[in-house]
Amino acid sequence: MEIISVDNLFKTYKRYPNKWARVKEWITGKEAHKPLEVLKNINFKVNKGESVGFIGHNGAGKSTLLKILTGTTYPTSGSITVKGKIAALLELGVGFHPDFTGTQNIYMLGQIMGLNNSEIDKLLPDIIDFAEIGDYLDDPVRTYSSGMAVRLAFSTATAVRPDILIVDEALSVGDSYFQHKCFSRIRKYREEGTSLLFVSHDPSAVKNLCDRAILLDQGMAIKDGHPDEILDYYNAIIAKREAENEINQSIGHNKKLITRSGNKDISISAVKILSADKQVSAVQVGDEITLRVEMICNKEVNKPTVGFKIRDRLGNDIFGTNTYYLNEESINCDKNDKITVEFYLKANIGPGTYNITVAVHDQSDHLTKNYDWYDHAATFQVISGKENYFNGVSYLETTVNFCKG
Ligand SMILES: Nc1ncnc2c1ncn2[C@@H]1O[C@H](COP(=O)(O)OP(=O)(O)OP(=O)(O)O)[C@@H](O)[C@H]1O
Repeated sequence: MEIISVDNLFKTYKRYPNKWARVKEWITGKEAHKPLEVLKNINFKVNKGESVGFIGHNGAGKSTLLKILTGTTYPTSGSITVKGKIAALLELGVGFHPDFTGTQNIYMLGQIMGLNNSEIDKLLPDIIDFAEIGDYLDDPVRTYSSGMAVRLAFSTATAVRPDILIVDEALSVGDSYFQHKCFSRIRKYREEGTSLLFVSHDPSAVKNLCDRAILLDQGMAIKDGHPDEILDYYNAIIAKREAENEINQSIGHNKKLITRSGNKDISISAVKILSADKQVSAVQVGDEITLRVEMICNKEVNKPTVGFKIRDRLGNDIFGTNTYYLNEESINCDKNDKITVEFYLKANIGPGTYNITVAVHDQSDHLTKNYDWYDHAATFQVISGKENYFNGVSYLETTVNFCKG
């Protein structure tokens, strides 16, 4: 069931060169502003229970879009249909009165959310319990740290399960203990049918909480799809500084969209996983493995860095490193040189399917010079071996000692 529909949405702000220009325009009627188009023809739908992450550079328009959905600001043109009750956690402190105490603000926010005082009375113990800010509840909110303010805002906004929960970066100021609590509540609400719209610069939060992501770039929704694929693409556009740095997405194994980017001064030609000198697609927990990356130089390149990242089936990063961080002296490459880099590691990870991203770039990361970045370059399976039963994603070899007293 469709719960949000956004159609042909545009938003233009007026940008004034200084504060007097606005007054001058008002008095003289002569235009003194420049229009700034921050959202351009946005179209998407969200179903009940779906959770959508919005990602993009600073200034891409994410917050503006969420503000329009919550009615905090209005679109210049286009339409929005929202069916259901929204709870929103937008920029920090929005909605709080700085001189009111925490408790007074709970009542104020509750009323804005459409609750009456006796309903808020009933919810108050749970709100206080969840926020865990102790005696500060009786102090004015202006004395709160940003983390305390977000504790109060989240526990009040989510005291009743909303149909749609909108969270814009706010949780990033909370400490990790509180973030865990918030994520658990968000997950619980999702299971009960709440739709989530979520803005975050933290890729793992988007991967964990969202089943879809929309990439905004300069006010346009340029990609809409599985979070893994959209985040890979976003990672590639972050590095797209040089004109020749192309980004290609193609369907690979398991029908996954594979992102490849870079200027191809060096191209990755093969990625292999070896165990006991044989190429394999499955290894046992704890096996010694070799990750071999074969490359061809299409140009002279000085001391490239080669790196890899292992991800689980949900796209979570399990481990990554590169020759720069490993302090491995790189080599100068001439045109047409073939280079091979081998990484030797133990597969100390839990049973499951993993994929490997491989990259060759300059210095420590791919942001200045990206030669070739290859997501999902190889996939492998980890199966149980002789180790004792364990759970979790990593296999931390453990010894134990019992003692009395
Ligand atoms: N009230 C306003 N008046 C004029 N311009 C604005 C206003 N609010 C936002 N903007 C501009 O709109 C553009 C989009 O801003 P927005 O905050 O939506 O981006 P964002 O993707 O959320 O960025 P960030 O990741 O930095 O939070 C920016 O160029 C910003 O300067």
